[in-house]
Amino acid sequence: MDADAMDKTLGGSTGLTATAGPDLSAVPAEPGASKPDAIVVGDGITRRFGGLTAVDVAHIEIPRGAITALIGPNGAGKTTLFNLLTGFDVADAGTWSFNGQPLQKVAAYKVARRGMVRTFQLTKVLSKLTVIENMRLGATGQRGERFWSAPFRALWSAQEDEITARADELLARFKLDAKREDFAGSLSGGQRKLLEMARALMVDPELIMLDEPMAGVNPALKQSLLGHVKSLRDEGRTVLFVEHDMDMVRDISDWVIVMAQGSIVSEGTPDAVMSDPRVIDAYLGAHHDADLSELDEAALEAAVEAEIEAIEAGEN
Ligand SMILES: Nc1ncnc2c1ncn2[C@@H]1O[C@H](COP(=O)(O)OP(=O)(O)OP(=O)(O)O)[C@@H](O)[C@H]1O
Repeated sequence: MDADAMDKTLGGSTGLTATAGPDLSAVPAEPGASKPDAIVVGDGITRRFGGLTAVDVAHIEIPRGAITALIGPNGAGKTTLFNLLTGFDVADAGTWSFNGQPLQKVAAYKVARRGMVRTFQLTKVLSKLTVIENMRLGATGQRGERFWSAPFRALWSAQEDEITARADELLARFKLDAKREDFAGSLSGGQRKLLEMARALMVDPELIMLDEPMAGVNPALKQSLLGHVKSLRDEGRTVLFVEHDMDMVRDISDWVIVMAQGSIVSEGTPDAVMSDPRVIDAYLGAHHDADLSELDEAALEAAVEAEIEAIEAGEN
């Protein structure tokens, strides 16, 4: 491993500068819109499973230093796109870059070392490790669970003090220090989400991709979790998150990208996107059960009424 890679793996400085997020007001609210300073740029990304095209994204740009939400009904292809971009799945076609460097066919742990990391929900195996062990595992740059227990472990012993120090620093920041020796499986829903985030930060990523950060979180803890997500952006990181909780999307996103049936159907600021009829159509078309309370109510009511009328007309 070269010095730069090791530095990244151990959470060395990425030269991040504190920011309150970029000005995206001049970016047109249209699918695939170009951004003034995109950290990720992708073209023609497709992934098929048998006869199903799960992802078919013509063009995507993720703005640097912003919090971008990736939303869409169940089965829209959000998780698959996350997996493709981070090297956990292989695309059938397409190119994409991170900081101008091509990333297709790059292994997940190398993607993580370059500064792009995704969070994972706790698996059964990870639940049986303690909180601090989970954190140390994060330092391997997402090589996978087996890496840590394999003979490779010896290679890491020299770095362990440094890794542990960083882990403890992050546990204190996320108020998980009292849980250090507890099994991860014993944590509450909100604490698990904090651990997922803290673990991803072990490699000091420039771009952190959060997989449903609000899922299973007690409403009382949501504000605190939102604060933590904002703090990632405010210290200069780029955040991309998949989420069904529309309150969270509206509260913290600088930009929203909407997927339906594998493609991007809308983009814009939270207000622009949530009143876009294409977004409402996408959700209703899929009979989505997520919280739609923040979508434009008048447009939603009109669409629901039209659906009811159509059903009644069919029945009569
Ligand atoms: N490994 C797989 N094998 C076959 N089909 C898959 C596989 N992974 C995903 N799919 C299909 O691809 C489509 C997109 O799934 P994906 O999980 O990416 O959607 P999503 O937008 O993340 O949905 P959700 O919000 O429900 O998590 C779905 O139809 C899903 O059933």
